[in-house]
Amino acid sequence: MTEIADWRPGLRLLRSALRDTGSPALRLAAWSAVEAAPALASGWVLARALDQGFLNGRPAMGLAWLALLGVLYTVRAAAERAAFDPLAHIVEPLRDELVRRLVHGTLYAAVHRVRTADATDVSRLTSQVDAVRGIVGALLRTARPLAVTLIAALTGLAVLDPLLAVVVGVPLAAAVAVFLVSMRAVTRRRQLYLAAEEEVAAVTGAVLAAGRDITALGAEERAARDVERAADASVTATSAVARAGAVRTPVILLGGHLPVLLMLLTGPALVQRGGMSAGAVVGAVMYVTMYLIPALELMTGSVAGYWSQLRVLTSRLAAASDTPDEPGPLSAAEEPREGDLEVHHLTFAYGPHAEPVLRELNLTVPSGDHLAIVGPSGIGKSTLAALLAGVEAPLHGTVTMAGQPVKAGRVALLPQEAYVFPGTVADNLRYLAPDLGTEALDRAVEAVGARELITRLGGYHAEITDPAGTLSSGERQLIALVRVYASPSAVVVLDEATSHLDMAAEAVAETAFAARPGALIVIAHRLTSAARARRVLLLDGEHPVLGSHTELGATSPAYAALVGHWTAQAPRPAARP
Ligand SMILES: Nc1ncnc2c1ncn2[C@@H]1O[C@H](COP(=O)(O)OP(=O)(O)OP(=O)(O)O)[C@@H](O)[C@H]1O
Repeated sequence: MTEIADWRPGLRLLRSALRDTGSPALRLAAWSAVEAAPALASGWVLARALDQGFLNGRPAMGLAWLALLGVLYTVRAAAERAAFDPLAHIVEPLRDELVRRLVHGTLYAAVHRVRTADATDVSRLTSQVDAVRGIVGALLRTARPLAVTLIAALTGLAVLDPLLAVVVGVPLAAAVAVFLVSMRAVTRRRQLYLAAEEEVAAVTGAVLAAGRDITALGAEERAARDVERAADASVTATSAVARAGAVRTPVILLGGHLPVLLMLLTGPALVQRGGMSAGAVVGAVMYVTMYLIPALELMTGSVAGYWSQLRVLTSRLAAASDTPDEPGPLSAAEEPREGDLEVHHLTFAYGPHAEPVLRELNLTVPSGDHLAIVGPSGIGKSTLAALLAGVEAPLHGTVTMAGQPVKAGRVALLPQEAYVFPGTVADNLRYLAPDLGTEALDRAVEAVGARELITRLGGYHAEITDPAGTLSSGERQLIALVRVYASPSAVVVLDEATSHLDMAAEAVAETAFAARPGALIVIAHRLTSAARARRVLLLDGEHPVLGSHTELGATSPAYAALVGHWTAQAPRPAARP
């Protein structure tokens, strides 16, 4: 089951995404103060209406006071309407900012760690951003008036009669304290509940997807048990949330109804002794019943719900928009560090009991090298690429550069699926080198052979609004190639990153990378890619072989077979009619 998320990164994300909303926040605060007018004055006005008007034989005076109350409610309605504008100016930019950070985080992960930018992940996260926007909006619409109402009603009560303010204030403070303490448990249980719900969905989804295999293996009972276990856990978590929520009733009784009872019990005696007017007692009861009890109900009900949902959602978004502090998009000012990429006794398996994909591999890729890695499908080429880039960690052995374990950023890994995000062409190209000048960018574009594409897109400042819809896979690859070419990474690993380019375009790009300072490693899927490289590493079973294309062609039957396979697959010239 999912661990309880730490709320602090989520809070930090929210706070920094709301950083530039100072001016609408001030306007919202001002309208809130106006909205609070009836909550501040109503009990006091009602007391005047009774004491000076209705109980004093002057109903006209009483009605005049009540008319004032009517005016205050009208003012509140106008203020509530006016508050929508600053509220929108807080909530809408929040959405944009969160989406921006999310895309940044996802792109970072895609470029540096090959946590593939799965479209469903992105759309799930985007809908979570929408949910956060909705919840922040709802909180600003409910929790904000709630807070001002509480303050205004207590202030009004204190002005009306300080003694009554104490009679109301003490149980109210105790109730709020009990509620805040219980909130922790409620939020925790809500998180467990959400995790349990997700577990049910995951287990059920997996069982349904594997229906045929489960039947074939006769594992129906076990699958049913798994689903049942997840469902039981979800039922337990749901009851726990319900039990934790039960604290709501005693909180409202303590903070709202007990003060009314106390006032009704002590009020008549106080009035008789002349210490307090009847109007003041009725006014105080009005403050409590019209404002404080509804505020408590709101606080313990929907506001608490919004709050815990916000905590859960923002901690997830914080994790997805995370970009590590340390390599960051490398600055163009940093020179590529010269140095050999060294692989010593590298062994790697996907899981503790899995058969190793790579075993005891040794390899040195000197700066300036151009190495092609070839081998049959599934032999471990992509796995080795990920290990060389520091995206996967060795099970045994080391991958080092200049004596240090490799880390993402120093070695750039470009996978087959190129990620282009909505934004300008320049944003996309400069992603790994934000400070890169236009001339250097021009050189990268020319070298990789992307000039025609950039011109067709409308230049560096052109917006790409729908990358998946408007760019072909090959065009996305070209953009990603320029991005990595322009980066300061000392070693570039192209893992089928030119697979959607035609042979001529692939040759231009690979030649450019080979001439770029540093080393180039290409996972080759065509004969031409291997033939261009200075050296070829053939992964084939237990014994990888290293040599030039010509050497391997002459000495390795496995390589000769692979070359034969590639040649058979290569496009033939069209037959003459
Ligand atoms: N994430 C993973 N979890 C478990 N096994 C994996 C994972 N990724 C790859 N493998 C397995 O590791 C082996 C090597 O895979 P890898 O993708 O590195 O091969 P490859 O040579 O790049 O193949 P191809 O040429 O088809 O892309 C394969 O048997 C593959 O099924």
